[in-house]
Amino acid sequence: MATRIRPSSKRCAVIGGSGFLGRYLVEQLLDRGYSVSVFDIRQGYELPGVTFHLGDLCDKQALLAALQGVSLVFHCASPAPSCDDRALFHRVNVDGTRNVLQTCQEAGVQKVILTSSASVVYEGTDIKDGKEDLPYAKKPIDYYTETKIQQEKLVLEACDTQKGFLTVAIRPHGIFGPRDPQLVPILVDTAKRGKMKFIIGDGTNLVDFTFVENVAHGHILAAESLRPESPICGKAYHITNDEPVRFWDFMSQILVGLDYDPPKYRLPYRLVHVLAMLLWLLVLFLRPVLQLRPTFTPMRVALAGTHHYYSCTRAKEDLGYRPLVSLKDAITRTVNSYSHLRRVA
Ligand SMILES: NC(=O)C1=CN([C@@H]2O[C@H](COP(=O)(O)OP(=O)(O)OC[C@H]3O[C@@H](n4cnc5c(N)ncnc54)[C@H](O)[C@@H]3O)[C@@H](O)[C@H]2O)C=CC1
Ligand SMILES: CC(C)=CCC[C@@H](C)[C@H]1CC[C@H]2C3=C(CC[C@]12C)[C@@]1(C)CCC(=O)C[C@@H]1CC3
Repeated sequence: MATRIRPSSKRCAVIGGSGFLGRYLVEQLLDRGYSVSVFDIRQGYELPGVTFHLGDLCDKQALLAALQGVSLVFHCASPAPSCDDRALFHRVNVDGTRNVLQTCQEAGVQKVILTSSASVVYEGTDIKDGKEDLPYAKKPIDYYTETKIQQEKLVLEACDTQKGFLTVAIRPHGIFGPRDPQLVPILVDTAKRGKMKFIIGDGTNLVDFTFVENVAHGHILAAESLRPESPICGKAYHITNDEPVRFWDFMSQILVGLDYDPPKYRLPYRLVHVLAMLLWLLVLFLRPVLQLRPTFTPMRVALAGTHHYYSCTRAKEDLGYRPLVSLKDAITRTVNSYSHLRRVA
């Protein structure tokens, strides 16, 4: 039998550490003196002081080897929301997370910090200043969210202060920043295809967009506050920029910053939503013969036309959380980092 290395409180692992958020988490952990192992299906970068373990989080043996001597695990791996593969989401986010929890317990890990999502309570209708005690969505907006709900429940239910196995879930919303492979690239691509001309709804709906460094900071505060006697055990925490912004103002600021025209024509929300539903039904009907990926899905229209912003009071009170970077500075830094996507005259 292999000998178990004694866990050290400054040795941690980041599952999904090659990803967008994971890398920021790794960088902040290194700055705070942790030694970091990354477990991921791919190696996204090289960084002095980081050991990479390549493997699938569903593979117990691979994960067990990577968790030797680790006392703290951050789990921020997930298939991308856009992949739309129900079986994959279930395998990784639900079965895989069950494996992560069991393997952590076997390896002697004491703390698990899950990256959940604020969208676990979102059903496509307005949420204003939503608190963590809102019920989970009965009709989640997509397969990704459906499995993020199951994942969060598994992680929070596994918290056992008697056994010294402590868990907490961080629920970020609309993460953005330099190196993000999703939000700005999708937006610029949509603008280049001439599809960013319209504002869905009256343009006043407020949304949280959260700078990635603030999200990473929230995770580390949670890890450092997690002790058997602390009130945070087994709880979920919203981490936002605490500055809800009009969805369409945020999109326009990024677009204008990169020299694209902002959207200016208004379309009624209900009309666009119904059209997106009809288009979606058509896509489903044609799926056996034709694979279409429309820009306007009902889910995207809902995200673009409803309020969805969340209170982070609980994180402020229990974790001492405050955003490190304001929304204004975050947008400037993000725009400056995407100079390669700037419009060419
Ligand atoms: N980006 C956003 O706006 C939000 C993200 N989240 C959550 O934050 C977390 C991180 O998201 P991002 O950094 O944006 O995503 P990302 O796609 O950049 O990073 C995810 C990482 O997980 C890895 N991964 C995927 N399947 C794996 C598997 N089977 N085994 C091991 N590694 C695997 C990927 O290779 C990738 O490096 C995810 O859990 C996501 O659900 C939550 C709310 C908003
Ligand atoms: C706050 C939050 C949950 C953000 C998530 C990020 C993405 C879901 C958005 C990033 C770019 C957005 C976008 C649209 C929908 C939502 C995003 C994909 C549209 C497709 C909405 C309809 C349009 O007019 C075009 C938009 C392009 C950008």
